[in-house]
Amino acid sequence: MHNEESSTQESKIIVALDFDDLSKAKTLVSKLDPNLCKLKVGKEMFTLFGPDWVRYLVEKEFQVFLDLKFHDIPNTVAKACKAAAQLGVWMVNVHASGGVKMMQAAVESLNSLGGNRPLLTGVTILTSMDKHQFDQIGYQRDIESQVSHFAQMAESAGLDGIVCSALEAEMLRKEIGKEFKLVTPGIRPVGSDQGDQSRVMTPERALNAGANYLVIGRPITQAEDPLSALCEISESVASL
Ligand SMILES: O=c1ccn([C@@H]2O[C@H](COP(=O)(O)O)[C@@H](O)[C@H]2O)c(=O)[nH]1
Repeated sequence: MHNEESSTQESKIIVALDFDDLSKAKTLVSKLDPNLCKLKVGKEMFTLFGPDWVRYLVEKEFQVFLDLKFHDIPNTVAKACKAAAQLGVWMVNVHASGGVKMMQAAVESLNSLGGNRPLLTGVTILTSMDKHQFDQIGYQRDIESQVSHFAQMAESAGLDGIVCSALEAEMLRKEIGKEFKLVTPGIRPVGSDQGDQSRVMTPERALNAGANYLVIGRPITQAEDPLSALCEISESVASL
């Protein structure tokens, strides 16, 4: 079980709930404690089960990252962020490639809600992308420089942080404000299957590199005993 120290600190682990079966997701959630982890709802579960699923998790007092990665014209993204905030979520996100004007519109719509608004993060380069896939898009920079550029755009637009690979965390920590959050998917404990992720790091190394939050899905949700898998990771990073 998790020790007392890890349960009194803010949890840095965000469990990605990517399920197509609501009862399986509920069974897992029933074993979890909001002090042990935060939860992420992404495109699959939101499309299948909608805002009611998000409200269910919020009512159970979990901090929920609604990972819908909005990317549209500024007015549409601003309104989508506001709608997400009204669900009571802890974090929402947009694609940084939507541009500064789009990100500023999202910040303004959340600020208009007053104090208790969700954090807003910008997705940089997806952690599933390797150099080959990245080069196909046609950006002029290399991956690290492009992530750094998106981070600067997001910071100047007033976002609270970005979603990036932990491989970029050390570089970013030298370039951006201390309070700027680095949310890192592509986390793989030693020995776990990489799946479709390319830019991966272990939980311990990611936090040491400067990540604030670790997004972890399949290494926990597909484990034989998801709670044990989560507790093991949680204990391994408790002192970091
Ligand atoms: O760059 C990104 C942005 C978001 N994700 C999301 O995080 C989880 C990762 O799940 P794993 O099972 O641990 O691979 C998933 O929900 C993605 O949609 C990401 O992986 N990379």
